Amino acid sequence: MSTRTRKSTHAHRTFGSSQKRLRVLVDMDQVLCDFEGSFLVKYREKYPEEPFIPLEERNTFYIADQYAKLEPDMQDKARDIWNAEGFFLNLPEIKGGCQALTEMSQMEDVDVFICTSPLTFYKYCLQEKFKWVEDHLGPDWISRLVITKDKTMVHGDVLIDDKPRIRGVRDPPSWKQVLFTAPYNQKVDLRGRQRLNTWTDDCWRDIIEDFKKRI
Ligand SMILES: Nc1ncnc2c1ncn2[C@H]1C[C@H](O)[C@@H](COP(=O)(O)O)O1
Ligand SMILES: [Mg+2]
Repeated sequence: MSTRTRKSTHAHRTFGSSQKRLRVLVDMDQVLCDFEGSFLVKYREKYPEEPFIPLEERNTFYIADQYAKLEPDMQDKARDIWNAEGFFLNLPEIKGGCQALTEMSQMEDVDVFICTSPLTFYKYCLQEKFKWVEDHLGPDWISRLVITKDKTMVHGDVLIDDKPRIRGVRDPPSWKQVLFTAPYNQKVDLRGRQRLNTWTDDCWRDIIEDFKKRI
C-alpha cells in the first residue's frame, strides 16, 4: 500500500464517521509534560547559588516574568534553560496524562488532538515536541499533533489547557477551555470554565462525557 493511501486503524476509525463527534484538544506543556518541574530542577543544577522560586510560589504563567522580578538578568538565565537542546525532549510526563489520552481516544464518538504552542525560539522545541509525542504516545499520534502560535485558530469543542487566558484572532474560539490546574492558575477567575486538577482520577472522563451531552 502506498504512503498516500495508507491509513492507520486509528485514523480510519475516527475520521470515517458522519456522526457528531466531540473534538478534544489537549495542550502539552504543563498538561501532558512537566515544564515547570523540569525547569526548576535544571535551573537549580545550573545556577545553584542563585535565588529561585519554589513551585508553590509560582504566580505568573510565564516563568520569565516572575524571575525578572528577582534580579534583572534572571529572566535570561531562566530562558536559557528551556531554549537548550533536549529540554522539551526530556520533559517528564505529567502523571497519568498519556494513559488518559489513550483512553480518551478510545471513547465512543470522541476525537482527540494534541494542541500546543511552540517557543518563538523554535530551533529545538518543534522537532522535540514531535519526538516527545512519538516516544510517549506512539507514532500514530504524530498525525494528531497540532502546533500553532494561535490556538483560537484551531477548531474543537474542548481545549484542556493550563494557560489562564488564551487569546488569538478568533474571539470567541470554537472550543470551551477546561483549565488544567497549575501553581500559577490556582486563584484565577474561572469565568464559567471547568477545572481539571489531575489525570490520575476519573474526573477527566466525567468532563468529557458531560461535553458529549452538550454538542
Ligand atoms: N509555565 C511556563 N513558563 C514559561 N513558558 C512556558 C510555560 N508553559 C509553557 N511555556 C512556553 C512553552 C510553549 O512554547 C509556550 C506555550 O505553551 P502552551 O502550553 O502551549 O500554552 O510557552
Ligand atoms: Mg500549557
